[in-house]
Amino acid sequence: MPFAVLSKRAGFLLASGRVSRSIQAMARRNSAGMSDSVYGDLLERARAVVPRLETNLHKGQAGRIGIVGGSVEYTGAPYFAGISALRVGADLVHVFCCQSAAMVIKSYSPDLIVHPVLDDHCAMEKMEKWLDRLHVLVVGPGLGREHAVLENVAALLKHCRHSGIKVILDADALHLLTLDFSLARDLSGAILTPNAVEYRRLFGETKSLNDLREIIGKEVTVLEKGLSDKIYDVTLTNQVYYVPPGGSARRCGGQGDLLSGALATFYCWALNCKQETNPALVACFAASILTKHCNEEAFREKGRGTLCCDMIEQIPKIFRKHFEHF
Ligand SMILES: NC(=O)C1=CN([C@@H]2O[C@H](COP(=O)(O)OP(=O)(O)OC[C@H]3O[C@@H](n4cnc5c(N)ncnc54)[C@H](O)[C@@H]3O)[C@@H](O)[C@H]2O)[C@@H](O)CC1
Ligand SMILES: Nc1ncnc2c1ncn2[C@@H]1O[C@H](COP(=O)(O)OP(=O)(O)OP(=O)(O)O)[C@@H](O)[C@H]1O
Repeated sequence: MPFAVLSKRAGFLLASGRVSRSIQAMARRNSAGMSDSVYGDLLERARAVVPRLETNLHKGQAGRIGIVGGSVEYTGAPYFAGISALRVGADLVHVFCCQSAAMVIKSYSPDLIVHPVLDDHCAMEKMEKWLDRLHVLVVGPGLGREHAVLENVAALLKHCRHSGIKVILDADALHLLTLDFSLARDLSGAILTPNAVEYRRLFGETKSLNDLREIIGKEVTVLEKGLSDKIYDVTLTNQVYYVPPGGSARRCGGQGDLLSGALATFYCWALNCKQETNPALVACFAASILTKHCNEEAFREKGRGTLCCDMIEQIPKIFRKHFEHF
């Protein structure tokens, strides 16, 4: 069955509430998609990058993540991303946000370290001393589109290009890229996580890897979110990976933030795992299936009333079931 037809049928099943088993069975038959053996291989590699919980580990060794986002309108998005990174297993999360968002985000969770710097005219100066300690940055959740903030983020991305800090670009950071894609082109190890609309704004109807590579260069991975998440890997394998559809038809806000936070932790681990040759691919796959499983599980309990917080609550259980070492 061609992928477009599969998606349409799967979409119908989701909309009609007959959720995931039949869709996953169809995905296994989908010749354009990911075979069971590729799925199994990626799952095994995802499990292999998860660090063992040893008593001699120091705080921070299992991941120090930065979330760059949070504005007067959007305080939930950086919280969702940050807390998801922690719930997957990162040790420390720093949120770099606008002054107006800082107290609000702190009040959601004492587990997040919050820096009110993003709209400061010395933002880079204030962030710089933290950046080198971080393994991965998620840039964009709840960032907003204020000119001064976007200018600071552009400076941050230039800094990351020089210092080699790995970045995940999501939400409003993708809007920034529509204004100036050179900020991300060939940015080594960067991962872009556009939803359907963001993908169209960035790349139009471009779906072929060769055409995409013309735009992004050879060092950037794209995870296009949708019913079936697509991982465009131009860095090593030169393939598109279709993650099997899953989850429910409930599309509450914040699921992309959960995904980007989870992705940051998996990416940090995969980068740190000497055996893993394609950290971005493995991390994208892991974050994608985790998010879809969390959605499915939360939907089972909360149905139409499912919120992003309900999905985040499911992370430990889903992680233990699919990724934990025993
Ligand atoms: N609680 C919060 O603070 C949240 C804040 N958010 C933030 O809100 C800001 C704006 O994000 P938006 O996503 O609204 O971006 P945009 O303002 O660019 O709007 C994109 C539009 O596309 C629509 N869309 C999304 N997926 C689609 C699909 N598959 N097909 C058709 N239409 C689709 C959305 O409904 C939205 O109207 C970002 O900073 C984001 O991080 C979101 O993450 C949601 C939660
Ligand atoms: N039609 C769909 N059916 C099932 N799952 C979907 C569908 N669209 C997106 N998803 C899943 O939801 C997750 C987030 O994607 P989504 O498109 O909602 O991101 P987003 O718009 O960036 O989210 P946010 O609300 O955080 O900004 C992804 O894991 C994706 O697989």
